[in-house]
Amino acid sequence: MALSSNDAEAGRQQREVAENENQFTLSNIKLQRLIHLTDYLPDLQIHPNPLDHNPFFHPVSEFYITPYDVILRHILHDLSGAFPSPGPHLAYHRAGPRKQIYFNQTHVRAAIVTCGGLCPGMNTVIRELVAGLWELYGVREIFGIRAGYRGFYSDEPVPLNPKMVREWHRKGGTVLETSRGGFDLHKIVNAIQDRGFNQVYIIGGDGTMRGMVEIFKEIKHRKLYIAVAGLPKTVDNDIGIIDRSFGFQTAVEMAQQAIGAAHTEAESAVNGIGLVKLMGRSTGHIALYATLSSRDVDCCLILENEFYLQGKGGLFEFLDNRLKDNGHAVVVVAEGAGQDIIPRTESQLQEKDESGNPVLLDVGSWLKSELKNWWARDHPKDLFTVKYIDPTYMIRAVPANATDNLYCTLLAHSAIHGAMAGYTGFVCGPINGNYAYIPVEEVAQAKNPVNTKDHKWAWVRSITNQPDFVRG
Ligand SMILES: Nc1ncnc2c1ncn2[C@@H]1O[C@H](COP(=O)(O)OP(=O)(O)O)[C@@H](O)[C@H]1O
Ligand SMILES: O=P(O)(O)OC[C@H]1O[C@](O)(COP(=O)(O)O)[C@@H](O)[C@@H]1O
Ligand SMILES: [Mg+2]
Repeated sequence: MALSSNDAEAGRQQREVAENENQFTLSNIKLQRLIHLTDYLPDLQIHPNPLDHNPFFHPVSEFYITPYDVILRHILHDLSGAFPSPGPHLAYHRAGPRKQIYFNQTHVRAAIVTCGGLCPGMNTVIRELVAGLWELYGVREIFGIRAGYRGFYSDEPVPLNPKMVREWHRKGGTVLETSRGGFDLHKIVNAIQDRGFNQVYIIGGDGTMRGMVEIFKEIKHRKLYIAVAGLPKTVDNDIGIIDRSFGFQTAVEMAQQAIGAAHTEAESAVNGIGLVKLMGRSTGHIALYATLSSRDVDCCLILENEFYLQGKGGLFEFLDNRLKDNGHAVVVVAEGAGQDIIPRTESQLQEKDESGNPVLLDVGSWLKSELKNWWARDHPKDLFTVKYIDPTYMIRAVPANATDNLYCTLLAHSAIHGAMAGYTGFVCGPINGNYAYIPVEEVAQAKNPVNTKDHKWAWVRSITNQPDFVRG
């Protein structure tokens, strides 16, 4: 397809903007710079976007996103001036199709990999990457990498096409399979190079993104014509900057079933306590949102808000009162909560999984036994029951709900458009409801703990009337 002089001029502008992004201080806005393949391969050829001629697309005048379209990170501002925002406002490139692309569709060879734990929607993301590459850009060489990062060098890639993946959004898990560990930078980059992949789509969580930083840096160091795009996956919602992760909402919805069962068990017993443990190694988002969206939870325990059991203002005193008032109580505890007060051996302290993540002790079992001991000590003559429900894998090993499926589709398309436009080392995600491209280094560092100072935690407290666990 021939390139018009207008296209060539717009391409020149795109490069010019990319080169000058660092200096953008327009209206006190700091645009977070993305790496473009032309930063280290300045002679790359520009191609018109094939969407111009796609029979199902009718690009209108504002269809294409330009490098000047940005999304502000923070949308809350204090007009009184009492709390001026420090420094310039951070902004990110808006995701979406670009008028010029830096890949010839017939020369694209794409690889897709899923790493880390499961999350609802992983299969939808894979499906939409395959369908999007195929239908939107006419790509015919699309491969799945099996079982996580190690699959790049230890297994044969699986050729994928839209027919194969058509039903995948209906399945939980990842058909490509996943794993932890197995990150060998040079073997991975050598395999990417040897197999001739020039677009690599990496679906994974915080650990995966830290690995992606290394892969992207090595590819840049070797000056390879390979775009690397990240699609953040975390059922725990422990990745920062983005609004929330796909699959999170589905997991919160699934958690309602466990909370409902715990409530029924507790209500049907004399002095019954229903105890539910919800995932969240390093954040309590699932526990928090599941509590907010249920009306049955009496107390929500997360690692961001330390708690204690005995004495004034402690958990036992609170539950004693609840049992007196209502005859039953439901406690939701996040997986990562209480780890500093559960007794453990030195070897348990050192235990790590294949990816280097600490292996946590089961806070639910520990709490169940502490509750039983407390009751036997303080109320030896009264009936008491604790029913402990651990729905850990049930909330993540399910297909995505409708909202998460839509999210996955927009995420996959955003990644494709970004890679085709020649951006690399970026992660896609919604910021304030709009899809953006974020430098992977930033995503890999950004944690997302529950902010116990903001209104959401105050809502939890007002719904449950639970103690603040501040020793007074
Ligand atoms: N700091 C790191 N550097 C390179 N690779 C990493 C790093 N942390 C994790 N990984 C790799 O990323 C993959 C997934 O990491 P993991 O923590 O298990 O899951 P998630 O990405 O879902 O958080 C694993 O293959 C792991 O080896
Ligand atoms: O048993 P597995 O597969 O290691 O998964 C358990 C872990 O998965 C998590 O959901 C986190 O997984 P990721 O880091 O892969 O997103 C944790 O909350 C939990 O500790
Ligand atoms: Mg993780």
